[in-house]
Amino acid sequence: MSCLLPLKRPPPFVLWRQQRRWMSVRPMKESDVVPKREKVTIQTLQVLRSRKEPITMLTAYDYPTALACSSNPAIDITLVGDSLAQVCLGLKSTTQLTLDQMIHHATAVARGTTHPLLIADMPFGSYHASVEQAINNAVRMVREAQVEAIKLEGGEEIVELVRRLTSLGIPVMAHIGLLPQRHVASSGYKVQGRSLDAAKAMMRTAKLLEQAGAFSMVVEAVPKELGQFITDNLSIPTIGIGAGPSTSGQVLVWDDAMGTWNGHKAKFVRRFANMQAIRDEGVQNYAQSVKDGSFPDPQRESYTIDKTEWTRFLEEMAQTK
Ligand SMILES: Nc1nc(=O)c2c([nH]1)NC[C@@H]1CN(c3ccc(C(=O)N[C@@H](CCC(=O)O)C(=O)O)cc3)CN21
Ligand SMILES: CC(C)C(=O)C(=O)O
Ligand SMILES: [Mg+2]
Repeated sequence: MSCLLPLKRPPPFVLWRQQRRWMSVRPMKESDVVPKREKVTIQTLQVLRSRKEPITMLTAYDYPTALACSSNPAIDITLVGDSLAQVCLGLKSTTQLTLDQMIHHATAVARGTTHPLLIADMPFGSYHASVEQAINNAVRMVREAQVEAIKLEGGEEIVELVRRLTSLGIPVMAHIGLLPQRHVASSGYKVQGRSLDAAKAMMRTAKLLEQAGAFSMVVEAVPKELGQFITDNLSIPTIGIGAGPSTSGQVLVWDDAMGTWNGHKAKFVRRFANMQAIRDEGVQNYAQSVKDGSFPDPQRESYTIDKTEWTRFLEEMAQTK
């Protein structure tokens, strides 16, 4: 059994080791996760919408990105998007992401999330087989990963599910327009709602999802005119991604916005930072310093031992040889 409180005072060497270990595995400080603002609620989003103050949503996939979203009071929502399949796990499609993988990541994001409303995508296949199974899986997301709401891609076919989840107190964000989980069925990632019929069908779907109780709706890759029309004809906030400037809010994938994603760059992406350049520079500086022997510095970045202790150590070692 490991002993947290040794009965006898340990020899100095042991104490030193314990202190080092303690410092290197120090649990996160409370100050790492101090809320920058009052918790964002569904009601807060309604207020922002009615004031026409744009809602900001960013994705996060782990503890550090969650802390980054929470570090800025102007971020309203943190989304654990199933885009994590591609940008974080290197998979080809979001359809490969499992519920267990999503819960694993969302749990880490929850640990670093303070004021933003925390939402996660239900992965492909986790809400398809039946309403019962979808409810069980949504409950797992809330209970195990501590997400506050879930997001579901789909139209009329998920209306009943949205109604059930909402009635049980699990808030649902709908997702219409381009549905990445159906990229094979739609023959690729394509802009949606570009014809009279498609636009009419999308507006109808949006209304049905709102009536079923969705508290908000992502609208992805639609003409800006349709993004505005849907926004103006719903009473819940819309969050656009490639849906023009008139939705109630905007969302981007973390790696697209921060410039760390090397894959396809959709038209709607803007890079707000070049983290890749900074990252590559850091890797280069580190590797070069190790290679040229300038890291670590023997004074500033190394430990010392008392001279007499070291002399005795060498003497004793020589004897045991
Ligand atoms: N890095 C990343 N960013 C995302 O926004 C994102 C993911 N990954 N993975 C999951 C889904 C997939 N998404 C995508 C993927 C591709 C396009 C895309 O290529 N769109 C074309 C439209 C072409 C057309 O219809 O004419 C584009 O050029 O913008 C859009 C959204 C959005 N999500
Ligand atoms: C881009 C957002 C809306 C998303 O669904 C994701 O990141 O998976
Ligand atoms: Mg998604």
